Amino acid sequence: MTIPPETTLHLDALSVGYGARTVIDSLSLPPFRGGEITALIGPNAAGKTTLLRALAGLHPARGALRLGDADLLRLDGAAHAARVSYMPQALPQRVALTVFEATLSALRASPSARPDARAAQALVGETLDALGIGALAFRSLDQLSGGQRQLASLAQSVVRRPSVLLLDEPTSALDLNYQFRVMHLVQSIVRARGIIAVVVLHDVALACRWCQRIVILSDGQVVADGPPAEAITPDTLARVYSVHARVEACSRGAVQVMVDGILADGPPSCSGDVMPPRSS
Ligand SMILES: Nc1ncnc2c1ncn2[C@@H]1O[C@H](COP(=O)(O)OP(=O)(O)OP(=O)(O)O)[C@@H](O)[C@H]1O
Repeated sequence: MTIPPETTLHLDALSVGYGARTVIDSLSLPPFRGGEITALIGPNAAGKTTLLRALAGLHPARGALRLGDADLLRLDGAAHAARVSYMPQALPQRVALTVFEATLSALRASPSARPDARAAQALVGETLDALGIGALAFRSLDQLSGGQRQLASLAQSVVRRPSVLLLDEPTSALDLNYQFRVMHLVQSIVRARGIIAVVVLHDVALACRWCQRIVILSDGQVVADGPPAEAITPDTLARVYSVHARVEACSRGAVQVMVDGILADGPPSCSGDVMPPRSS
């Protein structure tokens, strides 16, 4: 079964929760579009992972979720997974599989991509090389560092050639070089294949550098949604993170954020007192 990339992911009045507790309450957003990377940012416990897992079909949701003509909330798990790939925040288990074997089995598990054995092996090799981890191909997952396992996990997500790539903090364990490699690879895939990417990030600078759209979630609600220069403002950062921050353009025009202090007492407000950073 080959599924062509769909160009829009629609989310309308989507609600997600745990038991009686609603975390995402009737969330509607303009569609996510193919060829675009959207950063999903916001404070801890805002509901980012909960939303991503619902988009991935891993957590029940109410409302409407459509990928092109497909009603994702009605698809079975295999049909959903054929279209949408999710890289979890948690690192892969320390199992005794090599990086190559783990990536190959992720590819084989995908109902949408069933190349023959030779093509599958070539695809896995290309994916590992693109991520700069070709040299780790025959190392066992249980012998890798945290950052190396994060890259192996990303390889398992992208090798499946989904229409929608959902990445939960894909750079959290990576050094500056690999952060760049990962975001550059995601950008290349998104542009070349016209797929949709939604990436949870805590690093606002990384989000501004690589993402065309930033959605800020706080307490399950959308606080801002737009291009970096519109979504990231001192006022929004104060409201969402309770920080006093400057937002400036770098010499190349990219949005830069500098946090100068935290707002002393809540509720967060940009007009509140500023607590300067402690000098050490
Ligand atoms: N399995 C669970 N059962 C019950 N409540 C949960 C569960 N997982 C998450 N929650 C709650 O849902 C809310 C949102 O959590 P979620 O993990 O989606 O936040 P997040 O924005 O991804 O946070 P972080 O940035 O810290 O990873 C939190 O209040 C959390 O305690």
